[in-house]
Amino acid sequence: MNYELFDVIVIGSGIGGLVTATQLAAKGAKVLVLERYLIPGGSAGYFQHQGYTFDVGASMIFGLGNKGTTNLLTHALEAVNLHIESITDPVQIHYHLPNGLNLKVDRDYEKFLQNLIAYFPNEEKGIRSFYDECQKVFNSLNSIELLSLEELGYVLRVFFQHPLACLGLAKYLPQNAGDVARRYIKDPLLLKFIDIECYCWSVVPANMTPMINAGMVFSDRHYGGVNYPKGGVGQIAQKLVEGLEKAGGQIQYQARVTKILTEQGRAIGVQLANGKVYHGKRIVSNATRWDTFEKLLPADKIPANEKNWQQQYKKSPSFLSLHIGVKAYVLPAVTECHHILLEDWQNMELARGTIFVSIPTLLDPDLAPTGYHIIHAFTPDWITDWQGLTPTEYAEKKEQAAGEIIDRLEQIFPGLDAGLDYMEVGTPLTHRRFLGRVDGTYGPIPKRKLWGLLAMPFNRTAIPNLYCVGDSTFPGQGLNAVAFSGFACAHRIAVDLGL
Ligand SMILES: NC(=O)c1ccc[n+]([C@@H]2O[C@H](COP(=O)([O-])OP(=O)(O)OC[C@H]3O[C@@H](n4cnc5c(N)ncnc54)[C@H](O)[C@@H]3O)[C@@H](O)[C@H]2O)c1
Ligand SMILES: CC(C)=CCC/C(C)=C/C=C/C(C)=C/C=C/C(C)=C/C=C/C=C(C)/C=C/C=C(C)/C=C/C=C(\C)CCC=C(C)C
Repeated sequence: MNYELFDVIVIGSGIGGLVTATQLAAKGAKVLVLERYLIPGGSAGYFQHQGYTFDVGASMIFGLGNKGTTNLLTHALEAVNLHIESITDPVQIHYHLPNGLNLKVDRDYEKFLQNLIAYFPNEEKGIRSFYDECQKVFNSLNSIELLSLEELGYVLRVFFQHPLACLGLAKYLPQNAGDVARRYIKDPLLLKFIDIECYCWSVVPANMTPMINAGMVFSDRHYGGVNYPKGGVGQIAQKLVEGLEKAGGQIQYQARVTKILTEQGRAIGVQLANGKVYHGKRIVSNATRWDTFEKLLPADKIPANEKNWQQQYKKSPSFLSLHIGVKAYVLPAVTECHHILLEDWQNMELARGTIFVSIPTLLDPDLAPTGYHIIHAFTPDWITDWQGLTPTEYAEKKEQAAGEIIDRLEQIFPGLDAGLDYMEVGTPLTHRRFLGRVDGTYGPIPKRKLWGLLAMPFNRTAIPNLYCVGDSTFPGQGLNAVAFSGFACAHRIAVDLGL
C-alpha cells in the first residue's frame, strides 16, 4: 500500500462527529475529520458580525452538568482532558401560550411543579405522576455507563451491574411520552401543554415523542440543568477540536466529501470535491442519512434497511432564524434566557407557528457590545416555501417574514422594532447551504406514530465498515443526544478495530 491509511475517517465535525473522533483518538486510533465549512460545530457552530457572537442553532444546552452519567458533553471534553466554563440557567423556558398560560420552567423541580399546578389544581396528582415517571427513566439512564447498545459485551455488563435500570429502560424504549401522559392526565389544555413541552425540542407532539427522550429532557433540566458555555455554543466544538489535535487526531476544513468509496461492497475511503482521496479502515458519516445514502453513495443502490427507515421517518422542517442585536433597554427588567411564543394551539405544528427565542447575552454579556443584547428568534419553516424565487423576491420574502416575527415578539418585548441594532435572517436555504443538511432539515421525525425509539437505527449500517453518527441515529436530535450517538459509535468502532 503506498497511501496513508487512517484507522477512522469522520465526515463532518458536528458534535456527533467530534465526540466519535475525540473518543477514538483518545484510545490511540489514527483519526482524520473532514469538514466542508471553515469552522467546526455544524448546527452548534457560531458566526461573528459587528461585535456580536451568534450561535447558529439552539442556545439551550443540556449535557454540560457536573454529575451523573448523562452529562455527556462534560464527559466528552474530560476524555481529552478539557473543561468548559459554563453558566447555569435558573429557568429552562418561559412559555407564553394561548389561554393565558404564562409559565416558567424553573430549574428547581418542585417550583416548576407548583407553577404548573397553580394553573391546573385539579390535575395535581396527574402532573406529579407524569413528571415523576419521566424521572424514573432518567434515573435509570443516569445510573449506567452509556455506550453502544450494538455491543453485546457492554449490554451484558450493564445488565448484570444494573438489572433493574436496564429492565426499566427496556420497558420505556417502545413508549411515547403522550401515551404515558394520558394515563394520568385528562384535562385537554394540560395535554396541549405536554404537547408543546415535547414539540419545542422534538418538533412533534407528545404522542410521537419517545418516552426515553422526554425522560431525559424533563428531568435533566432539574438535575444537571441547562448550562450555557462561556464564550458561546461554538466553544464546545472548538474545545473538542483542541482535544482531538492534542490526542494526535487531525481535522481539515473546506474539505467537502463528495463520495464514500467502496470496494466489494465495503467502505474503504472518501473522495473530496477537489478530487483528493483518503483511505480509512472505518468511515463514519456525520451527514444526515439522506445525504449519506443518496448523495455520498449512489442513490440507486440504497440499502433495503435504509429504504425501510425512510418509510418510517421523514425530514423535519428547517428553521427561519432571526439573529438580532438590540439595545439593552428593550428587555424588561426580569427576562429569562429562553422563551416559547404561541398564540393559537391550532398553529403549534404549522410553519412559523411556534416561535423559539434565546437571549444568550443574559448569561454571557461578552457575546454582544456593551449596552446591547442578542435575541435569536427562530421558528420551524419548510424549504419548499423558499425555492423558485428570484433574488429580489427572496430578499423581499425574508424581510416580510422577519417583520412578522418581530411584530409578534413585540408582545413579549415591547419596543423591539425600535431598539434593533443589527439583524441577519437565515432561511431553510441558509441552513442547507451552511450546514450541508438536505432541505436544511433539523433532523428525522416519525412519519406516523412509531414504537418509541425502537425504529431509530444505531451506528452500524448495511455497508460494512461504514457507520453513521449524529441526529439521524439513535436517540435523535439534541447536542446531548448526538453526543450519546458519538460515544456509542466510537465504542462500537473501538471494539471492531480491537483497540
Ligand atoms: N452557519 C454559519 O456559520 C453562518 C455564517 C454566516 C451567516 N450565517 C447565516 O446566514 C445568513 C445569511 O447568509 P447569506 O445571506 O449568505 O445566505 P442567504 O440566507 O441569503 O442565502 C442562502 C442560500 O440561498 C440561496 N439563494 C439566494 N437567493 C435565492 C433565490 N432567489 N432562490 C433560491 N435560492 C436562493 C443562496 O444561493 C444560498 O445558497 C445569516 O442570517 C446567518 O443566519 C450562518
Ligand atoms: C439488557 C436489557 C434488557 C436492556 C437494555 C436496555 C438499555 C440499556 C437501554 C439503554 C438506552 C439508552 C442508553 C438510551 C439513551 C438515551 C439518551 C442518551 C437520550 C438522550 C436524549 C436527549 C435529548 C432528546 C435532548 C434533546 C434536546 C434538544 C433537542 C434540545 C433542543 C433545543 C431547542 C431546539 C431549543 C429550544 C429553544 C427554546 C425553547 C428557545
